Amino acid sequence: MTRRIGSGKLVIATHNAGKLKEISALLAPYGVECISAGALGLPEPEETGTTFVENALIKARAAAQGSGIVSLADDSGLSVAALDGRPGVYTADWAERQWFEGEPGRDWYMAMGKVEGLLAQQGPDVDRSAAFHCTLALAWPDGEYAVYEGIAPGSLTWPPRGQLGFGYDPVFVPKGREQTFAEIDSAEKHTISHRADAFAKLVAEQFG
Ligand SMILES: O=c1nc[nH]c2c1ncn2[C@H]1C[C@H](O)[C@@H](COP(=O)(O)OP(=O)(O)OP(=O)(O)O)O1
Ligand SMILES: [Mg+2]
Repeated sequence: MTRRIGSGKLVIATHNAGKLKEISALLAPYGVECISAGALGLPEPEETGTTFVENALIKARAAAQGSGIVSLADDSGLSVAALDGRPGVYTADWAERQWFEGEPGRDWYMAMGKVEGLLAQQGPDVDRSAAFHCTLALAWPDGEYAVYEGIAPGSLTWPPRGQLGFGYDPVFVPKGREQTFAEIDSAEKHTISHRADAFAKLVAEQFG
């Protein structure tokens, strides 16, 4: 029997504003009091894992230990079939502006262009299928944890389209749709996304 969050406080162990907004919306019906890692001044741990599960656990455990409160982390990314699953766990890293001095920043347009450039090298008939993955990790301060995984299959389009969402949303067309995630409103994204898929499993076990 997995331990349950209950209706108390839950730290959302992310420093990504787009994710925080989506996670808060997905948890809104369940009466948990969400506090962000940023609001608590928790540092961003280094994501040294080589899998989504490892990185999600690193982030959830760091927040649980830093706050003393049960914490939820999301490690996610885009896996492109023709690129052998890249960028995968390095999806955020591909957007880092390494030549920038000082504050690190992310350039999503550059990152989407990098993916597209690698696909284009394989010619016009390249397989454009891709999938977003999301791993949610819950960690309690005493070391107990639970993991839930979700996936959203789809394909990549170019040029980017749409203003909604975050990250690589403007180039990702979920399976069975014509719009990109950045053209689909958030309520609908929450019925088909990788994050929604993982949350359905979390909700079934934690609040079912
Ligand atoms: O629904 C999504 N729509 C578009 N892009 C997405 C999505 N979900 C993940 N992604 C991309 C961007 C994100 O930056 C990266 C995950 O990297 P990841 O390390 O898990 O997140 P992050 O560094 O942005 O925030 P944090 O680690 O503080 O939770 O994959
Ligand atoms: Mg990260």
